[in-house]
Amino acid sequence: MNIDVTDLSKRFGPTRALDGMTFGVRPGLVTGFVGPNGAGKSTTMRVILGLDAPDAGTALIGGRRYRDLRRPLRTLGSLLDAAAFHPGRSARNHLLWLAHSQGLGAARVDEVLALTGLTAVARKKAGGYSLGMRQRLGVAAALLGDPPTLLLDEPFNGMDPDGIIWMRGFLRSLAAEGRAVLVSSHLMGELQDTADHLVVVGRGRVLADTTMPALVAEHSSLERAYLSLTRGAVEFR
Ligand SMILES: Nc1ncnc2c1ncn2[C@@H]1O[C@H](COP(=O)(O)OP(=O)(O)OP(=O)(O)O)[C@@H](O)[C@H]1O
Repeated sequence: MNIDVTDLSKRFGPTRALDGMTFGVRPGLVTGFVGPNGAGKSTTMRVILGLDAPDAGTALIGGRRYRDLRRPLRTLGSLLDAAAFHPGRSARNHLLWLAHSQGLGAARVDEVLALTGLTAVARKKAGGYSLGMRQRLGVAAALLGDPPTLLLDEPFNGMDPDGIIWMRGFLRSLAAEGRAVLVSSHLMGELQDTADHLVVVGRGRVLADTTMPALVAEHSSLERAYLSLTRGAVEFR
């Protein structure tokens, strides 16, 4: 299932957060969504999820707005904030609560715990989890409904090198199953060996929409590609 973002604009008072943002996310690929702080990545993801209303433009999942999806959590899984759980609750109880709200049973909870490597710590309070474990829990929650599309905001944040390697392989396996996976990051290197496609953004618009091999062929390194594309789009806000 595709995600299609077309000509999105969004202002917050004097700040133009999105300025004609347009790109697509295709099944079977990991699409990296990269740009400096304040480029509009989170706002775009919030608009896709119907959490922010755009001033203009559309964000469609399989041709429908999020709010018009019949089974939203089984269509688009998302991780926006790795701390979005009650710290006193265990990971398993947090997921059970989410699963019940979607008409899913405990078996699916145990499946996603195993998929994200959390089985051994599933009954511990999530408030004591490291940031890397919280990211895994967020991914587990996104996968509960076995959705064909996934949207993950900064899933590498706070992960140690082992965690980053695990996350890279995991994202690739999700795309290999035919899912459309959109992953944001402000570090191009995190997406190395992970993203097939890259959408580089700055100041609310797309600066490059290309394949990873094409980008690497054009610039001598990923970091150089990022710096050259985002030059002038970095600002302090
Ligand atoms: N609710 C809001 N109210 C006011 N301004 C906002 C709000 N949400 C986002 N912005 C502004 O919109 C711009 C885009 O922010 P956004 O969070 O989408 O960028 P980002 O690319 O996700 O950045 P980061 O990598 O720092 O998370 C920024 O200037 C931000 O300050």
